[in-house]
Amino acid sequence: MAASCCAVRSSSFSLHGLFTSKKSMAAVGMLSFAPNFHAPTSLNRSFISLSIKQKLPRNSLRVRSVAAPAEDVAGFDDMVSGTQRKYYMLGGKGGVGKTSCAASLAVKFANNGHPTLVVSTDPAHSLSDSFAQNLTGGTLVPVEGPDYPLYALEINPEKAREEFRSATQKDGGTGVKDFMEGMGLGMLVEQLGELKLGELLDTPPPGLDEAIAISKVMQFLESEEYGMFTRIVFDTAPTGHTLRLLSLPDFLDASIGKILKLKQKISSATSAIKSVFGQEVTRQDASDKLEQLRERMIKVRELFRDTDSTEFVIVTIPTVMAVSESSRLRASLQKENVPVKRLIVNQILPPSASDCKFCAVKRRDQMRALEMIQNDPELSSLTLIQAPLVDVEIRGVPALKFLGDIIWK
Ligand SMILES: Nc1ncnc2c1ncn2[C@@H]1O[C@H](COP(=O)(O)OP(=O)(O)OP(=O)(O)O)[C@@H](O)[C@H]1O
Repeated sequence: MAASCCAVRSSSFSLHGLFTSKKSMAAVGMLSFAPNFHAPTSLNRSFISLSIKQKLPRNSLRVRSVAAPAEDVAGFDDMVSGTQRKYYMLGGKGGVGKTSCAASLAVKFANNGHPTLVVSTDPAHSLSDSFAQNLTGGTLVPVEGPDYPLYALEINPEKAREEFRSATQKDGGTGVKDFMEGMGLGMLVEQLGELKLGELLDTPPPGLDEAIAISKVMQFLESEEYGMFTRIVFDTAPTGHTLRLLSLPDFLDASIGKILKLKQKISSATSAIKSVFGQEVTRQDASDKLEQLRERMIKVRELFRDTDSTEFVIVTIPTVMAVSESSRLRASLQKENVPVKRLIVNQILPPSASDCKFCAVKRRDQMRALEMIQNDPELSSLTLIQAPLVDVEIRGVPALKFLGDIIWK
């Protein structure tokens, strides 16, 4: 953007100056924002909304407030209320700010008294980048900075595949069963029988990463280790991978159902034959274990669909392509009965006294995209949260708190 335009850009969205000064944290609470960016007081909001109307270039699209004032848009009060565990999944097109928004929500929950876990199911993790702390390793890692315990977990399908592969090399592959048992997927091995799983992992079938992520989710539901968390925030992978993850429980439930039916037929046939020859009936434990897996998959599917405890927040940016993908994502989530209430439109150009040519065109495109949202049957019913483009990368807890105070009001 040309220097002149940027020079007059309101300092409200300048993170840069803020974090070079010593009083940076104190200042974070005193910044004023453009309307709909959750101005902290009505006075700020009316002043700024007046200035916005005068300042946008004449030929820009009609600037209609596309969101109610902050206080009743994000509805953070109901997100933070109660101690019954809630799950928030943030997802959307690649590069729109899913990790930044998820991490800022996790910081906000922790600063509001919730022991919180932020989980990345995206094989291309960026939580460590976002928190500017090393959170890798595939285990729970404490995040320094927030008032209440905040832990991060980067589900590492590659690490899980590695462990799996070495298990297949161990004593002729029997190690695979213990490994998969550990993830609650042991009975799958029994069904795969002689299949050389190690080779299978060299070219893992689509969905294996999601199966590993799902088995992690099952542990959240069942194991003591995760019992303390009252908020779990998922930073999910870009759209396609996440839709596979959400549809996997259904797929596994259906396919396990078919295996069980087939086993039933085979075992009743074999037991009929064996009873004629007076031999014992076939062992039931493989089917029982498959049944267990099926029940766990149903639990995960129910978790994803539980309107009281789970919500999927779509994150997008104000471009036609990103809005179109968000509309398709919302339609797919609706098909999976996954609850969606909120849409974050991230990286919106902040108000400016006068736009250079580049910014004027950019702003016009953004307005067009925002208009698209208002007219989109999938997106128009969602509460729309606007997040401004700030002038430095969102890295580290103070910056995440700053972004969180704008978005999650
Ligand atoms: N409102 C914002 N203002 C300025 N920079 C932002 C904003 N939101 C996100 N960013 C920056 O944009 C880049 C991408 O953000 P982020 O990693 O959160 O996106 P993502 O959707 O998780 O990406 P990926 O799909 O690659 O995982 C990061 O450098 C981040 O700091």
